[in-house]
Amino acid sequence: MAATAPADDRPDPCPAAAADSSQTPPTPDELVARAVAPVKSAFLRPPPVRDTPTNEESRASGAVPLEKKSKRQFRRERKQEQESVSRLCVAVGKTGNADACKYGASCRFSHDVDAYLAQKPADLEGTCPFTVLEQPCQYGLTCRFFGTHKDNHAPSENHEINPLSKDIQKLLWKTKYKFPRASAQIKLLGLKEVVKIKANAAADDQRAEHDNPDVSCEMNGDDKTESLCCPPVTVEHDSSLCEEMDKLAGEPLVDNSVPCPEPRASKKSKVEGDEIHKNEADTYDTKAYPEDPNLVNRLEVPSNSTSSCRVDLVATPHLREKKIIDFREKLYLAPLTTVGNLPFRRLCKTLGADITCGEMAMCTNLMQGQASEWALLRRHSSEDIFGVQICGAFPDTVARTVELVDNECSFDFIDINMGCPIDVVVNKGAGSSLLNKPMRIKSIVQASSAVTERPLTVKVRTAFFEGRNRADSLVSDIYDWGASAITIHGRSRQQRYSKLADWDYINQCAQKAPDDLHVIGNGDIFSFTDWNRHVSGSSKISTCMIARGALIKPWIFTEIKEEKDWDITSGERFNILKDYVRFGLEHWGSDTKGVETTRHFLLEWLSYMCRYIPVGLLDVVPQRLNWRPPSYCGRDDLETLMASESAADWVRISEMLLGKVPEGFTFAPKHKSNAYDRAENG
Ligand SMILES: Cc1cc2nc3c(=O)[nH]c(=O)nc-3n(C[C@H](O)[C@H](O)[C@H](O)COP(=O)(O)O)c2cc1C
Repeated sequence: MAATAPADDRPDPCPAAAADSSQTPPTPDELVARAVAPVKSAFLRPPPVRDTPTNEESRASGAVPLEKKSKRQFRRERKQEQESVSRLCVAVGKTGNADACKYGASCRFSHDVDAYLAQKPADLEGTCPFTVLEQPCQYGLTCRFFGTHKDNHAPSENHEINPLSKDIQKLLWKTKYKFPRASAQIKLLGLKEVVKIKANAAADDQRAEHDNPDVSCEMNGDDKTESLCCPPVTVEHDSSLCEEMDKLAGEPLVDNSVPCPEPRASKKSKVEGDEIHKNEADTYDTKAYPEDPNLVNRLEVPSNSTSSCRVDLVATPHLREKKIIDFREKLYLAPLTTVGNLPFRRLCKTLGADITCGEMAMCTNLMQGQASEWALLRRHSSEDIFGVQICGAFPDTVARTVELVDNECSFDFIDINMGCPIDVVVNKGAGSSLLNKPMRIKSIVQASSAVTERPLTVKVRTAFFEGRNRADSLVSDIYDWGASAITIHGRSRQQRYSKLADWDYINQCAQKAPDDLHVIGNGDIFSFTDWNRHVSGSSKISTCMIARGALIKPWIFTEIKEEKDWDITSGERFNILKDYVRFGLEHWGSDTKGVETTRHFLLEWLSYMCRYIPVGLLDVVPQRLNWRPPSYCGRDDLETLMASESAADWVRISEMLLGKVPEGFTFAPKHKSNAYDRAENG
């Protein structure tokens, strides 16, 4: 229930608000009925008049993206940048010693320390994030806080796990990584491994073309375009492939009529997901593959390895004893492409999130050893219940990816994204397009859940098409297929974010779910009141996942835990930004490149954060996600600045935290976060 906010006795900081007193202003309830945020009249102001800026001006303010560059242009610029004295060799930068680089004269980067220092911009305000941690800074001379470095630090402890080792990457590049568990499982389920591993990615595209659902896909900006453009792979074309897929289309692939003889432990069991597994040392020989299928990709599997699950295949995957995660009433930060990066998740952990999940990673890109995709699997040590999210179209691809990630990564559960609406994913037969293929979902879940002992979860939307809900038909079976939990985002793919999430339908689905399946509701949670209504109000919903609510106000986790609408001050919000920046510099680096990467992701996030309307400014609390804000000012200049929807103002905030932007800087947010009823990614 929306409550009326306490009266505010502050003086009117926005005299312009009183300008038009001839008309009776709408009441707060009328505004709410029109989905307009009921901001107290004292804080209203006329919309800012913005002249259309010239290209030159808007670029300077960072508001307009540059034209798209060609690949050649990119390559040329990259080469020029590498040759520039500003790109000091990492080894030289770290030590300050021009002879420290083992590549000597053949190194592509500059070794000229004096020239580098002569052009290096002044240090940024503040202390090096590594010095704060009393650790040596690996960026050495190139750190933008170099003046605050101290000698004699203890060797640094890396709090980030799940790196992609060079050796595993090489195995993947050479398509020599073996997948005994996935292959055996696919066979056991009567599915054909229609492609050789080598041809996997390309074949996926081919198969997708073949059985692509008949959908009209409106193109929108998405993140995956780049990462889905795979580097060239050797394709062994299998002419039987298309025929095969034709035969499979629409047919039940597996007979799953065998009843479950040995149910998994009840979801009432205790949580068991919060142990962080250290990444094992990579000692293996790529030439010799031992007979034991568990040892095929390395010579030794350390005793503490999480990948010790043996190839003991069973006809029904749920016979395998899975580890259990008790999702009940845990605050779950949703997977969020781009913005749900490791520093953001770390921040949410400090503010009360219990469960975190990595950004969606595409199976084919992981299988090809793409470093940028593997970066999405990184985990911080504070993420004590952590999931990785993958997305793929076919049982063999997904099962192999699960085996790969299970062998190489530390995580507590693995989530398969079957709700992603973006065209480039849907066109490949993955994401929400799977909602049109329940039999494919069945074989993906059966094959994948059987290759890992860790819980497998699935994230879906209500349906692909508006009005043709599908999720309810999945919940009754998906547990038997091997999933431990299902997250239901209460919207269809077609609908994107245009209406409120359908919680009645989510509840109907939850009613149909077997007792042991965790049902996680998702959509529009933006306050502790929303949370209580959906989680505490239903015994069948284990928990809710929070996405945009966390982006707009990451302190939502604190609010839920403390059951309050926090009237957070602009200073407190600024401190949260400072924490994010510190985590960002630790993650992306404190040299110029790291600073600018941190700025970029900060700006992406600020494009969401500006949608927060302070509690003390509202006539009715709590704020709802679908409310459009009128033009208003805050209680101080910083609060006003933080409410701005202008990219130039976000850039200004970034400059307060990370110094001046470089010359020629531009920024345009990837996600259209301020389009309240339009599609957003994910
Ligand atoms: C910027 C953005 C990125 C997203 N990225 C993902 C993603 O990588 N994987 C995923 O399953 N969902 C993704 N989603 C969808 C959210 O996880 C969530 O299902 C959706 O936003 C509905 O929840 P909400 O109403 O709380 O925002 C994304 C959403 C947004 C806004």
